[in-house]
Amino acid sequence: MPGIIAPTTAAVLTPPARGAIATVSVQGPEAIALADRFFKSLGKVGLRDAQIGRILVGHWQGEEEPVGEELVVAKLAEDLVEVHCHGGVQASQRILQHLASAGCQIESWQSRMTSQQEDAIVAEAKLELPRAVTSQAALHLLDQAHGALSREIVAVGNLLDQANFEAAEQKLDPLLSLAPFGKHLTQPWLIVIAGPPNVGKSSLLNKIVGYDRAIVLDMPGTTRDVLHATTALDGWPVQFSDTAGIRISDDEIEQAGIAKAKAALKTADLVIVMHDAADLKPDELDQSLQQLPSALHVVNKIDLASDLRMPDSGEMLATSAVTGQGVPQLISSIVSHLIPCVPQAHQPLPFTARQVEGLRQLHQQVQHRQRDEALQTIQTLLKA
Ligand SMILES: Nc1nc2c(ncn2[C@@H]2O[C@H](COP(=O)(O)OP(=O)(O)OP(=O)(O)O)[C@@H](O)[C@H]2O)c(=O)[nH]1
Ligand SMILES: [Mg+2]
Repeated sequence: MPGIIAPTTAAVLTPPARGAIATVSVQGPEAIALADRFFKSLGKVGLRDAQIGRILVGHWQGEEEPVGEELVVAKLAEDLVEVHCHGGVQASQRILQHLASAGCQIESWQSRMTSQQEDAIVAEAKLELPRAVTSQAALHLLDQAHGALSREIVAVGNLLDQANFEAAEQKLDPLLSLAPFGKHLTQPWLIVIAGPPNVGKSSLLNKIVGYDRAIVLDMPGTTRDVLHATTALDGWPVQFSDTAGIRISDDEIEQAGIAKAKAALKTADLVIVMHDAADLKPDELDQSLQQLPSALHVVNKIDLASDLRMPDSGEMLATSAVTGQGVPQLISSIVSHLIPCVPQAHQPLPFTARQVEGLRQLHQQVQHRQRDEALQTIQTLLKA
């Protein structure tokens, strides 16, 4: 029976956008031969004779083309070549066309990433890594790309082999408790700023993000639509939504804005409710604290209130969106509300809905002492 020969494939590894350099990876038994058809080295050594690890400068020239593009080729293995051409879409597409015309299969970077992995979780981490928007988030994903979660799940499997269900459960509990955190390695936490008109919601947003994202006016009802601004707090990705001041209004546009503000509250990971220090009504404050106990309550404009008396009940912060007083404390409070316990470096954690679903199922099976089913779930979780 003839052996199965792996095809030679090419994939663009860089994003299809403006950039200085684009990288085309050619992999498979014919990688060197295929690249060598189009690459003319400027030095004495060609691609076929170059040692592994050599980087060669030369021209990439299609068979019918009089002039080729000057570029760099790296011979990374006997079956792996990287072509570093000019950035943007056209230069890399031209190289792919040449390779395809010579019989090379073209694949996406995602399929290249996943086809190389033995383990589905490691593959998922590599796919999610480019979507990490802060370096803190990227570091945690990198840990999972290096196998932190996969190893932990394998360890659960080993415990199940020994019928040690209690220890397996103890390993699964912290993993599941980190599921809400893991989701935010690629999606920002959503924070909604709400409160009555004119209390300084837009001013606070501008102060936190550091530029004039929202219009600020001394006129109640200024913000109508929900405005978003993305930033990082302590290295964690967050998206703030500034909303229309909530009040009874006859204005149709304002009413629509208020309806949007109320809808935004439902999707928030954290709500900041603002109050005006210069117009503080103890009854309204108490009511607000009771109605939204999990929200962060902020009394703003403290620069205008000389004898401010804060209520005894509930957590309350004091800020001035004009002078910046209290804003660093507010930021610390936001971070500790969103991430009460920051995972340590190299800590295993799930970061996709598929993983969380699989871990929940596994947890139940372990609780019900269903060893065979649990081992099957582990296989599915890790299967590439
Ligand atoms: N002195 C002082 N003025 C503030 C402070 N925060 C906001 N203001 C002023 O209060 C007015 C209203 O501020 P905005 O940020 O537009 O208030 P808002 O809550 O977004 O108002 P709406 O969009 O109408 O709901 C503006 O004149 C701001 O300059 C503060 O901390 N101190
Ligand atoms: Mg506003």
